[in-house]
Amino acid sequence: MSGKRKDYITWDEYFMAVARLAGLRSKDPNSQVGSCIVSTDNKILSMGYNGFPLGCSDDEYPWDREGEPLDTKYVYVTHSELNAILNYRGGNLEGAKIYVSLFPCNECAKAIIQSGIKEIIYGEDKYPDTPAVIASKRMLDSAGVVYRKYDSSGRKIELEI
Ligand SMILES: O=c1ccn([C@H]2C[C@H](O)[C@@H](COP(=O)(O)O)O2)c(=O)[nH]1
Ligand SMILES: [Zn+2]
Repeated sequence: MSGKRKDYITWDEYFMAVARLAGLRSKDPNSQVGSCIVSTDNKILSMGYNGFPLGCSDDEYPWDREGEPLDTKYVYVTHSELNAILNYRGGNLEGAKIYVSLFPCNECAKAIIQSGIKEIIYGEDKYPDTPAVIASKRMLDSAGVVYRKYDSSGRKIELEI
């Protein structure tokens, strides 16, 4: 009798892959960020990626990183984590986890804390020395939201779509 498959992906691999897949929808030319919110019993509750708000055209608003603030993406883009929280239609995120490909900024940390999410599993910590990330960690620590770096297995997942 044949046994079960042995090389199935772990929960962490599954949810981080889903977060990164969501990030592939982002039109940001520099950082494509994806999020996946998961319940305590490992059900996917919501997903999101960084992009402009509804009605704000990807072709009209700027994707620049530098220049006058109003000519950069920063003042317009909705972050992946906030989109995932706002996309959730079920009510309460108390106790949930969020998988996100980039360490959350201070604004996302506020939304994560206030939504009741209790754990963050992040991919990259690309901007650790910025005020946004330092403030984020300070608030998360104060609020008791735990965060850990995703421990990559290095496994490659290839999909033909
Ligand atoms: O918590 C975060 C922080 C940033 N983002 C988004 C916002 C931007 O679209 C990019 C960052 O662009 P850089 O060119 O790397 O500065 O990431 C997010 O979704 N969540
Ligand atoms: Zn953010």
